[in-house]
Amino acid sequence: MSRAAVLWPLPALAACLLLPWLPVLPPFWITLANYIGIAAIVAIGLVVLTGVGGITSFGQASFLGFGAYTTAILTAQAGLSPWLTLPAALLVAALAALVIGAVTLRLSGHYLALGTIAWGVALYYTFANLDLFGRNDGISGIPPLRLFGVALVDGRAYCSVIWVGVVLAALATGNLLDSRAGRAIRALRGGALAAASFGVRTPQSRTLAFVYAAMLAAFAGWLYAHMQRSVNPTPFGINAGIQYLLMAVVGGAGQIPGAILGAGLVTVVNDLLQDWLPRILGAHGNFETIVFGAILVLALQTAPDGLWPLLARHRPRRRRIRYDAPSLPHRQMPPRGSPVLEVEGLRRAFGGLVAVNDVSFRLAAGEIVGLIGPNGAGKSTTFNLLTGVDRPTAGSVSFLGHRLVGLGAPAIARLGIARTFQHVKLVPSMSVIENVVIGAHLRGRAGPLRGLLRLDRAEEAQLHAEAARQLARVGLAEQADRPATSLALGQQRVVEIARALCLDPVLLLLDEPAAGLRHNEKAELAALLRRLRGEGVTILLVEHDMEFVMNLTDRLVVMDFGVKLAEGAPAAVRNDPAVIEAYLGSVA
Ligand SMILES: Nc1ncnc2c1ncn2[C@@H]1O[C@H](COP(=O)(O)OP(=O)(O)OP(=O)(O)O)[C@@H](O)[C@H]1O
Repeated sequence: MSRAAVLWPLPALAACLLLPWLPVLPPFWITLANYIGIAAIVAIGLVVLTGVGGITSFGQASFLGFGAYTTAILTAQAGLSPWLTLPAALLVAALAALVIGAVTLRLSGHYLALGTIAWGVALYYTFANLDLFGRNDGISGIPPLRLFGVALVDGRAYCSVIWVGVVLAALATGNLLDSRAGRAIRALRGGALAAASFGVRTPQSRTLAFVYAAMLAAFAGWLYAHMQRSVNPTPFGINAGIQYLLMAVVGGAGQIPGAILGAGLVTVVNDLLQDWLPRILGAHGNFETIVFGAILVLALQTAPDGLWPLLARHRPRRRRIRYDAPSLPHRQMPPRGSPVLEVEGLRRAFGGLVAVNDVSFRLAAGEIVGLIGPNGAGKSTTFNLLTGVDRPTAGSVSFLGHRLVGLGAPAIARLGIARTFQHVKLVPSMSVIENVVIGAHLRGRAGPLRGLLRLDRAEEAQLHAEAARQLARVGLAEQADRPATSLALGQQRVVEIARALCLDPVLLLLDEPAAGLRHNEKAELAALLRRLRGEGVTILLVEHDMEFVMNLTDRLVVMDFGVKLAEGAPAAVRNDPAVIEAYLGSVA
């Protein structure tokens, strides 16, 4: 990353400490800035959860409530110091998020969004109806924060504290998203299946995003409680939850500056509307909610990625690759010719349709085998069964002595099976190299905390250097920083091969790798696959380009209507009458 990207917190912190004291800023602006700062922290959490992780939450205000009520109870009622209650507030929110997440994160799409509304409403009524939370009156008498013995009752001093909080939240979130755990969260949107095939435990990544966003909201709630010095349920209801989501979406849900921009815009507009609408309409009511609904629809239509990407469209994000980073350790390859994969009686029925019907074959270390057959023969389904994306109805698969049936995709990836997909699965919002690094997920160890504190730099340098090496190996080094989906489809398939190589695989499953490649690109791909074979990698490839398959493979397994039709050397299979009739007739 550039020096500017690393050093931005220093001037930002200085500005937070100094700007609120400028006498030209009227107290009203300072109060507004305080509300914007608190909202910005919640919206930054939504960057991780919604913008990056793709999990829409209308209930974020509830976690603000957990933070605010925890400190209210512990300070106003139990007499603890406010600073001691911050870890307690974060812990309570994290535990609540774990419990709520365990129930709702199993859902997806609209069901998940509806689920967040459900618990958002339920928690509002919990705060409003339990004596513990002071019912509708809430809890008052919350002490102010104290710093160096001085009570922060002045709005300007509190403004500095809140905005230092915003900078810290932005810094931590930026670090998290730039880490191994953050990459796993980023891969959830559009690439969850692929990420799981490279060892990412996607349920855990979703939970991490949910808990992290909840903890940031609780931090904002803690700040809010000590600013207001009293809490009641109103700011933690579903209306507030919708506004936080609006802030993230309007600003640019996937970007941290966008969250701050959105928090500023929505807070200011909300304030103006609350002031002006009753005057214009001559009546009181929550009219601003109606206007916000209209703004959200308009914003989604005109700038679906939010306003920030429009402002910062031309800023390329390049990472300096440290090629001197030590190489990652390599896996021991099995001796050439030894058994690698044994598939016995594999079957997969989808209702009445048997997509794979009693298929058996074996692969030996260091051979390239083609799995061919007409459209709908069951080739991709076989790949899905081998990689744990799908479970067979019957049959067994053994890989280097490990039984694969019943193992999930991450566990199978860990054993050394990497794959590419028939329908390319790259994360559209990530660069080519970031997509490729996902392939090396299992070769790193850093957890979210190391990422948050930026103690993972040496490992990240290693992972990126490995990705860069694999990109160079497949001839795409020059494209490393381009958005993945800006490449031609054929090249995207080759990026998938680089990603698969990052796993350091024993067995490589390639689903139509040559589709969309030009003649010379196919020749380069064939040369690469031969080199990999020379290094002991075993390759099973599905491919419709018969010339490519015949010239490259050592053996062929032919499928038709789910059954194995033939198996053997390419020349023999080519002359098999059953195969000619089923599939090769036109080229034989
Ligand atoms: N999830 C599913 N539900 C129902 N049917 C499915 C499912 N997945 C695959 N099938 C069916 O199973 C059969 C085999 O499909 P599969 O995609 O494995 O074939 P294929 O050999 O890879 O074909 P192609 O070369 O066209 O990709 C097809 O008839 C397909 O419609």
